[in-house]
Amino acid sequence: MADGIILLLCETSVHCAARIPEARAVLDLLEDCPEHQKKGGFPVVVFEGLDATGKTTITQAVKDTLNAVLLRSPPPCISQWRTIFDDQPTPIKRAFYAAGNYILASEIAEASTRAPVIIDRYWHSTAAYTIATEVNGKVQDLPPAHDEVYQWPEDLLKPDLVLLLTVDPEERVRRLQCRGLEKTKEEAELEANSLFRQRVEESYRRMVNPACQEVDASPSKEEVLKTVLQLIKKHCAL
Ligand SMILES: Nc1ncnc2c1ncn2[C@@H]1O[C@H](COP(=O)(O)OP(=O)(O)OP(=O)(O)O)[C@@H](O)[C@H]1O
Ligand SMILES: Nc1ccn([C@@H]2O[C@H](COP(=O)(O)O)[C@@H](O)[C@H]2O)c(=O)n1
Repeated sequence: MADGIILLLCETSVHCAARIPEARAVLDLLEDCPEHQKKGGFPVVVFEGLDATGKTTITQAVKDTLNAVLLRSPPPCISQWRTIFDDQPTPIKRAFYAAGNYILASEIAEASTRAPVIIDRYWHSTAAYTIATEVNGKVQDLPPAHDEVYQWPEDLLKPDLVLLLTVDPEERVRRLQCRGLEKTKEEAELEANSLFRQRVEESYRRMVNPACQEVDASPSKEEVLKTVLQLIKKHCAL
């Protein structure tokens, strides 16, 4: 998988260097990361879900409760180029996020030697949005469950637990309004296109090895935090 990303970014940097010089910078950072990163002794927990499901709120609260390190994908060292890649053709945009996960893996490897690690989005987001964008139409048109597109890449550091936050569409719209940030093109598409939304969520649900544990994030922040902490205690040695 990493080879494929490096190839795509190499092609990007060779053919489009004049147009996207940042591709070279991303590639340099990726090449600096040792391959096959290993997790430290502390648990690594990922939070996934559509926008405005509460990931930022909950990851911050879990970090504070567990004295954990909070990381996010794409990592800060490349996030300054995010808007540039978001405007590129889809394969280039997705390669940027995929590369970001491999760069993040180095940060996870280091941080998990000294504290629990909480992550706001990782591979499952990249995969779920890629699959849902590549396929048009209904959930039934997605690749079948157990297809290899839902597998975790063999060479990417695996988390111990992945929690998928879900809320019903009406509550998510309310939260988007409360959040008050300007919507990205993709967020506008998610809001307007319920089939796209369903394809993203179903793709998350089909991911395996590790699979996502779904958490109903509709209750209050305090209740969601309680549920999430119970799941972390159950599945991870703290
Ligand atoms: N359990 C909750 N109950 C009510 N409101 C909530 C809850 N969790 C989060 N919110 C509110 O919903 C809005 C979106 O939450 P948040 O930014 O945490 O979502 P997010 O999943 O990180 O979104 P994005 O992916 O777009 O960054 C915020 O205004 C937040 O205060
Ligand atoms: N690992 C990731 C992380 C993000 N994405 C893309 O970014 C969009 C949302 O990011 P937020 O910062 O607003 O949470 C998401 O919709 C994906 O398109 C990704 O692909 N992989």
